[in-house]
Amino acid sequence: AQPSAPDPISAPLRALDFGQLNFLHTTDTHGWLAGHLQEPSYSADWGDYVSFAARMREKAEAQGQDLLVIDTGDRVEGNGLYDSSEPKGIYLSDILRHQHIDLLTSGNHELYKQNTSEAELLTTVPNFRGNYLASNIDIIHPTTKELVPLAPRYKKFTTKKQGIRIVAFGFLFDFTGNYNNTVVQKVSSTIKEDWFQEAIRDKEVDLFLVIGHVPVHSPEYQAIFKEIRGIRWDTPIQFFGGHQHIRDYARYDSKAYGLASGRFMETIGFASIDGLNTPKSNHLSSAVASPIFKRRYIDQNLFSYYHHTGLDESSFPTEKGQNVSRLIAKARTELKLDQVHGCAPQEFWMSRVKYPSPNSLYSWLENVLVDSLKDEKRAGVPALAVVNTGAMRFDIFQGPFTQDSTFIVSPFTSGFRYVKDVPLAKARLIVEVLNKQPQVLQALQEGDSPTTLAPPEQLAYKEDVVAHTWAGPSDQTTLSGKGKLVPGYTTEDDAGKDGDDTVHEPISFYRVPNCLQVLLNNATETSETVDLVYVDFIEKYIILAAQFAGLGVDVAKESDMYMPQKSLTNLILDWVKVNWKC
Ligand SMILES: Nc1ccn([C@@H]2O[C@H](COP(=O)(O)O)[C@@H](O)[C@H]2O)c(=O)n1
Ligand SMILES: [Zn+2]
Ligand SMILES: [Zn+2]
Repeated sequence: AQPSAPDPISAPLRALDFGQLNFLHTTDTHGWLAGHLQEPSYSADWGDYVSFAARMREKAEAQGQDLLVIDTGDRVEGNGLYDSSEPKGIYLSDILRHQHIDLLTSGNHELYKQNTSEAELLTTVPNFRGNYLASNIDIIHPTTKELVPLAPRYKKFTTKKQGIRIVAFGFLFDFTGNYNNTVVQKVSSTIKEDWFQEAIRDKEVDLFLVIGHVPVHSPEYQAIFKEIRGIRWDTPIQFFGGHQHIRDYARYDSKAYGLASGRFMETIGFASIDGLNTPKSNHLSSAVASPIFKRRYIDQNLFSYYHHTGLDESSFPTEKGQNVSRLIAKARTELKLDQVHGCAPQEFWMSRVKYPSPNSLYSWLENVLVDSLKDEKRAGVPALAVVNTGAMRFDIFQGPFTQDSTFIVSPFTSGFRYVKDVPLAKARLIVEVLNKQPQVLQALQEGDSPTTLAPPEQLAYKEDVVAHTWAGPSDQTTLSGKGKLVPGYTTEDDAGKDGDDTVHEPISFYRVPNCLQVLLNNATETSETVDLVYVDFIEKYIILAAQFAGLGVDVAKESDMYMPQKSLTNLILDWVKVNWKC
């Protein structure tokens, strides 16, 4: 249905092990419902996923089993399909709603801005009525001005085929960067509330299901696990998480596991549980029979979809799925997402190459900033510009740089601000604090607000390669299919190295600093003072780092807009139009 989507490449695949209860999971899709038009491994779209989920449900139900579809938030920001419409998200929410999602929750990106969280309340929650959960999020209702739960706190239901009695929760990590029309309650205090305590004391429960925009290895999920286990010593618990944009699987104990399913529609997570003790089953007491938990990370392409459903080009698509693919193609046309603004002469990678280097996206961004970041009223004044690397969201591939690429690379509407007359040495120290001070570092990486600062001796920053040393498949899983290995994820998690459905050639990932810095306006190392320029998203961190570095200036009061009305997204687009002729 997408004219430009590449065909997937055949590759050796590991099978999915179905159980009594099966799950499909997406997280951090960030608007990528059209799939990846430049990467065959992830080239299926949301319509194909609608067909896949329907076929998987048919397969499970034909075997007398159940299937639940889960999404754990960050559905918005990061792709032209969401960011380029006015208002943002009108096409996306209409496409999204066609998937039958059994349980979903909010990410931090749904809460950065007032209009985004209100769209959740007024559009997405009603679209998935009864299935959206918000255990720790409240919102000021735009009409009544009352603080109300964004969605129900939890839900109890029984599965169709197996009669599994489930109590489900939907959490967001301890996020503090939300706009002030929402309130995110800390997980540690939410789980002490009466409603939660009552829910986990329900004895008629076969499985606790905790979905959330929460890393599966996190203090928040540990706290929820401990709280449930404290009351229910052996009831199985299945967690689904996200936010870190990684494939990950956590083992909390022999009856509690958590799955995180990557980012950007690259991965469909699959999990299954077998051997659950239910009123219908003939199992012995749950203390004796231990359920079996499984997981797989499915590459989001038709080759994988056909393989796992046992179907083909003609038998796989459902009418609904094809209609959704058509809806996506129509939206892309109306939004002119294929419009070409320039042609990239080569690839620029976020983490596949070292920074700095000629193929690093961040080294390229530094050149863009040197060329383009200028404010008329500060003409000729030397400056040091600071941008958080998290503002860049995806690699640039050689070839057409489209309207879609504009938002894929950096979707945020953040503008620039500056503080004048900052001694260069202090400005450098501020960046060092942003890159090395553990709490600032963690808060920036999580899109959160730092509270207190740790002492300077805790500074730590390693420029090493993230461990990705696994050389190839060594597991005993039966592989089917032939083909050349393509580069991709080679995940190692708490269950081992056999999680990816597709056997890949490993890719190296390199760490990048939290923030990059670049001298502008003929500033040199001998410049005494500079304008300290930064993207406004990091102002709260700059304020803290400035205190830490002893700047002696109240950044919140003294700062002003730099290059008004210009976002990083626009700056990059304008540069591409001038410098990357096709
Ligand atoms: N206006 C913004 C908003 C977010 N960021 C970056 O995104 C990170 C959070 O994204 P997740 O998908 O991981 O939730 C955040 O840490 C920032 O790096 C931004 O730069 N500007
Ligand atoms: Zn995300
Ligand atoms: Zn997130």
